[in-house]
Formats: sequence, C-alpha cells, structure tokens
Amino acid sequence: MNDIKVAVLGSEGVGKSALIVRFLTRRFIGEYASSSECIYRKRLSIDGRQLNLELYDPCSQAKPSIVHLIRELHLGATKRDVDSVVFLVGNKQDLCHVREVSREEGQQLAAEGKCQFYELSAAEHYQEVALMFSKVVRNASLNGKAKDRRRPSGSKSMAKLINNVFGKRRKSV
Ligand SMILES: Nc1nc2c(ncn2[C@@H]2O[C@H](COP(=O)(O)OP(=O)(O)OP(=O)(O)O)[C@@H](O)[C@H]2O)c(=O)[nH]1
Repeated sequence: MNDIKVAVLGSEGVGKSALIVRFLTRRFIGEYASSSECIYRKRLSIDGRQLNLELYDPCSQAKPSIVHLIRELHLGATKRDVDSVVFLVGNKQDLCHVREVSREEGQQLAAEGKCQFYELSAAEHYQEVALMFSKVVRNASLNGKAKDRRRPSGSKSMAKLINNVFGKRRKSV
C-alpha cells in the first residue's frame, strides 16, 4: 500500500490549514484561505518506503463527535470495529493561558475514541507537527499492510467512501 490519505478534520479556526502548511512547508504563515477545501499531495519516504500522501483540508466541520462519526462511518462500511487510524490533536498549545479544554479531557476523549492523543502548536514547533504527521502516516501504512494480509472485502467499501471524498479538487505543494 503506497497511497496514504489523511483527512484533517475539526471545527472552524482550530488550525487545520496551519498544521498542514507547517508540515508541508515548515512554515507558519499566520493566515490561511479558508473558503474552499483543498487536497495537498506529497511524496514521502517512511522507513525506506516511498509513499504518496494526500492531505485533505475540508474547511471547518461541525464541532460534535467527529471521532464518533468516523468510527460509525467505518463500522457501517466494514461491519468490524477495526482499521481506521484516528489521531486526536489539540492545536494552539502556545495559547495555554486561554485554554478551554484540559489535557485530561482530551486524553479521555481519545481513549473513548480509541485514538492517539497529541497536543502541539503549529505556530511554535515544526518538529512536533512533523512527528505527529509522520506517526499518522506510519500507522496508516502499517494498518494498510495488516489489512492487505486479511480478507479485504469490507475495506473495499471504506476505500470507496474515502475516494469519494478525495476525488475532488487537488493542490500540490
Ligand atoms: N497562537 C496560535 N495560533 C494558531 C495556531 N495554529 C493556527 N493558528 C491561528 O488560528 C487561525 C486559524 O487557523 P487556520 O489554519 O486557518 O484554521 P482552520 O481550522 O484551517 O480554519 P477554517 O478553514 O476556517 O476552518 C489563524 O489565525 C492562525 O494563524 C497555533 O498553533 N497557535
């Protein structure tokens, strides 16, 4: 499996574009066009493997339960409680004086949704952002390999769903 598709979801202004742009260009620009969705493409080498990464930036999402939604979508598609790699990321760690969600709340939500949890700042640290995306890609890649070894029937419909989302406008960085 050499194609990895990652959707960065979250409510308005949380820093989705900032995270993606930071990862792809190493820069934090400050203001990002948010009126339209984008797909960014990048070739990566992880553990000696060449991967094609697509990062989907869909603009803002409704606040409630994205993690649960992903899990439900996946269950509906595959009838099995496995496979989707979900990372819960709290951005803007540099703004700790106006923090609204505690680290513990984040960790709890991540545990409930069976996802990995990160807190970081797109504004301050490139390395943490790069590490987080690398882990996402590595996990997705390993997951894909494991899936390839299993019977792939259920994952076909999931792949179709993801392709529907990613079959839109593309951008390259
Ligand atoms: N202080 C701080 N500001 C950030 C950080 N990340 C993003 N921002 C700011 O937050 C604002 C929103 O960032 P965007 O990347 O446009 O957020 P978004 O989630 O893509 O926004 P929509 O596309 O409108 O949903 C911008 O003013 C960014 O400069 C961060 O880590 N720290």
